[in-house]
Amino acid sequence: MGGGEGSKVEAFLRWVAEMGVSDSPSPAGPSQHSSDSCLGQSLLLSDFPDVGGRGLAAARELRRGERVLRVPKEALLTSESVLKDENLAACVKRHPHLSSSQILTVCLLAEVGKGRTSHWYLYLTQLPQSYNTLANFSPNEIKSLQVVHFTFLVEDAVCISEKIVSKVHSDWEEAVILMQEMGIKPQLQTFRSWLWASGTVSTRTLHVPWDEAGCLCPVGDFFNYASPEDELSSENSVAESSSAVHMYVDGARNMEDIDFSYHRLADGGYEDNEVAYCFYARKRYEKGEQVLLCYGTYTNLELLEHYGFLLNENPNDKAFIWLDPDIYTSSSWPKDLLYIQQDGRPSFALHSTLRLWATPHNLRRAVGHRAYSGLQLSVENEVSGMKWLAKRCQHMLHQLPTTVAGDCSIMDTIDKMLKCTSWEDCMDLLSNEGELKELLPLPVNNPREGDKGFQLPGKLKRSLERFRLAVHWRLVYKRVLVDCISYCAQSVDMLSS
Ligand SMILES: C[S@@+](CC[C@H](N)C(=O)[O-])C[C@H]1O[C@@H](n2cnc3c(N)ncnc32)[C@H](O)[C@@H]1O
Repeated sequence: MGGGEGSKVEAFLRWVAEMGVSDSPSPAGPSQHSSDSCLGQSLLLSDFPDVGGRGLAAARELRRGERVLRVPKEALLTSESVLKDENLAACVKRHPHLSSSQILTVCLLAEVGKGRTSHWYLYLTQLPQSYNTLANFSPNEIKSLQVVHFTFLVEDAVCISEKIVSKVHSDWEEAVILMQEMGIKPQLQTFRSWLWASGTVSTRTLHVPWDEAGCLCPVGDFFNYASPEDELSSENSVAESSSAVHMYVDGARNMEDIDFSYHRLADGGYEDNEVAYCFYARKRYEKGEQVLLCYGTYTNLELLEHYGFLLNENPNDKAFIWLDPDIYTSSSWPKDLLYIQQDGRPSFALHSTLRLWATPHNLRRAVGHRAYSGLQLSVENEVSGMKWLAKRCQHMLHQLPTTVAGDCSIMDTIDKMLKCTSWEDCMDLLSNEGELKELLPLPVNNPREGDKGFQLPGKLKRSLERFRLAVHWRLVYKRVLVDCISYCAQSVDMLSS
């Protein structure tokens, strides 16, 4: 962090401390605090290059369920707080068709437009300059997800991403008139500004009970993400996702509450009696360890959509494959439950569907109750379902334009390019990667070395980061199919022995 950045962070932490934001474990909170920072008693701002970058570390050993941060309502940036300005509120009232997220996005841009006079100026200086959510992906970056048209009934990654890009554009078009009426500066009314502001709302909002769009929570939005513990996520839970972070805590806290709330994935939420957003340690943390927050249950594609990152090991990931129409119709399971889990095993519903599909039509009704209960119907039936599944995964892997090894090599090249110290080195690396060479937005003229040495042009760097995410996503997808083939082969071996 440069000197300027460092002093901005310090000014921000002083400002939030003045507003009563506190990481004090005791309810007395701010009174025990130095006025220089709201952190230091439970948490410290830190850098975690492999898990989210800037984040919060435990300042001491933290017990599971302990309160680690309290952010008073006054510090939250919400539509309600911005629209205390009656003129702005009157403008918004004239546009009742806009969604709460569109309104919060407009409110954020209105605050940015106020510059230093905004109540949240110091908070706004802490926000990232750009995001890697799917809405920011170019057509070529989307194409690199590769998984396309695998089913007529469940949408594929490329199609979902294209819809997200077109939705963010139409959201902006719908909100432009409101921004003009509110007198928001012209440069903040552009699609580019909208992408930034809606990215901020998507990646940083926390759930509040009075507004579906959620709130922007200074310091609380420094927590990086951990998926719910394995034992908390059932293999077939129908995950609800939203752009706001899901958390389920309300009411008073005491030691008896702690285990109960833990089992509800509770690590933070708005508390009426505290008039504040409160955060709790979801497990025991060693001093220095990163304190993580569970934003909700998301597949990797959903994490990319809402937060612009994905996990190598995501217990909630789902790989959808192309299923023949007669497979879909052989059971009444909803289509979105027919997937392969991240460990390579078919989901409960897919397994049950394959058992029914491998049963002759005239016998399906008789065995339906057993299949729907997850029971094996016969050895032959099981073997034919597993053989079909392995063959389909194999077929899908062959259809995809690159292999697991090829994707690993592209990710490696991108990592090296991001660290290049000269343009020539960068071009050398690129010469071996056909796909990247073809799809990257390369500058027309060779970039020159600046005062601080060679730096990749910003546009190219951001595009490389998004390509890396796309390649990583498809790599994880392929690994799931590979694991599924092994799982099927092992099952067939066991059944046949
Ligand atoms: C609420 S912010 C967390 C703080 C953020 N790192 C910062 O510097 O402000 C959420 C963003 O952090 C990053 N992030 C959070 N958890 C992550 C994780 N487990 N792995 C990678 N990136 C993560 C993503 O960019 C995400 O959009």
